[in-house]
Amino acid sequence: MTEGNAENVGATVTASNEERQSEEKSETTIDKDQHGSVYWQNGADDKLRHLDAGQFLHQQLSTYFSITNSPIWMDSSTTQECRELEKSVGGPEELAKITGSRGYERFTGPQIAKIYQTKPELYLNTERISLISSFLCSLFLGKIAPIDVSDGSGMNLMDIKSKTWHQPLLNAVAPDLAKKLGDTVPSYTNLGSICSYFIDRWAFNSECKIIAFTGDNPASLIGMGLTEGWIAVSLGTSDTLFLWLEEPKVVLEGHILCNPLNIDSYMALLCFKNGSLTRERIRNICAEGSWEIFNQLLESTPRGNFGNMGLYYDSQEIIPFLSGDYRFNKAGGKITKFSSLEVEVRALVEGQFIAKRAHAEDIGFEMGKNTKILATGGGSNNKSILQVLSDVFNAPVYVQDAADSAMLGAAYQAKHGLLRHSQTLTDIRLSLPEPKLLCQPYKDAADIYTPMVARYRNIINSLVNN
Ligand SMILES: Nc1ncnc2c1ncn2[C@@H]1O[C@H](COP(=O)(O)OP(=O)(O)O)[C@@H](O)[C@H]1O
Ligand SMILES: O=C(CO)[C@@H](O)[C@H](O)COP(=O)(O)O
Repeated sequence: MTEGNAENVGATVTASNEERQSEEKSETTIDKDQHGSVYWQNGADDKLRHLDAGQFLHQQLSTYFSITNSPIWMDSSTTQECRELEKSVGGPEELAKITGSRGYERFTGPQIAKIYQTKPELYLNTERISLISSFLCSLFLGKIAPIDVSDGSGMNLMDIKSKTWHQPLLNAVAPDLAKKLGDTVPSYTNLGSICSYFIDRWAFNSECKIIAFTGDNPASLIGMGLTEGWIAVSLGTSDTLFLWLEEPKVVLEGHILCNPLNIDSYMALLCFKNGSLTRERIRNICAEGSWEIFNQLLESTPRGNFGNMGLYYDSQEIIPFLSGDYRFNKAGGKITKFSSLEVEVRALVEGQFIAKRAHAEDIGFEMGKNTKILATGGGSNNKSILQVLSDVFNAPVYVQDAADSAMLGAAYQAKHGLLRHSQTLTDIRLSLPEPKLLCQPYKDAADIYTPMVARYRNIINSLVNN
């Protein structure tokens, strides 16, 4: 992966060595980062069907790809392709109506358009295009696997209502794209048996079925078992917010994805690129690289941070489209440095959660007295950070025993895909303990943070417009 400029790619072959997997004796599925794409060379499907169990997978795979550096979700180099895609259907709102999102740089459609425009010969030498999830699925299946509708709705190419590719959008991106993408499937589809490579080389049970693989956020939705009133906040490399939706909405900031569990339902997703890595940067600068010291600093400052506010974007942020660090004092003046490390740490954490609340409200999420937050991801191990989340949203924060909800969701989806004709997901999830209440908002939280959310909106408006 290259950081520092806007282009982010990952080597395709190494990706196959680092997957997280939820494997049971009789069914397997995996969740992976969304939006990244993998380009299979002409003839790759046939080669996949004849994997040699006597050789390492990565050695055999090294010649299967037309493009060796796959674009990943952190890429933000396709602004021009996004605008062109929006224009092709009549504007951003139209694109959002069809696909659930206006044009987003990391989404796969604009990424494919860029590849076609900059490397047409490589595109033409591509037999099929997979998402990272369906790429990994293909390895286990021993042939190129279909894209599931939930991960497929993160591409700016699929009609989220019909769950099929939108031909005018495909035409706007590149020729012959429908053939290269293949048909989509519901996310819980049982795709058949595991291929002989894994049986012969790794002693997988030959009865093991492969359930369609999906993205990490749809998998998290499953793992968290969200119901009405709950909002999920995942504090991973990216920070994401998501909730179950019965009906699709049209949102210009954020995404509506197809639901991985119910083909007629949807999920709303907001993704903030600068999550844990930005928290790590400020921890390293202010707290000697220690979360313990970071938490002491955070807890030694009052809610509202004496009126100071900070916004920190190490990489080009998705919402809002900004980069760099911004610090503001009580009077609203832009400053270059805060007076203490404590203030810096609180400005970072408050700023991150104020942004989440503002943008969640923008997509229509209404905070009420029954709102509950379920936190997950690596950052949810930190109670001091979760207390700020609770205060900013003025809602209780719960956690699950297993903080890695995406992996848990993949495991439940595997079982659901196999048993869904005889058992409901609720039956399947019965063994999962109830989420635990970890933080309650302080009484003054709403009075402090509601005005700060309004202030955040003003700051963002002025930064974006300038
Ligand atoms: N105690 C902690 N406090 C704050 N952040 C933490 C803590 N433990 C882990 N993290 C963060 O969690 C991140 C990894 O989260 P994870 O959900 O595994 O990431 P990914 O989204 O890549 O799957 C790390 O970048 C790390 O900074
Ligand atoms: O782009 C998005 C969602 O739209 C990201 O959430 C990626 O799906 C990967 O996130 P991490 O798991 O690395 O945080």
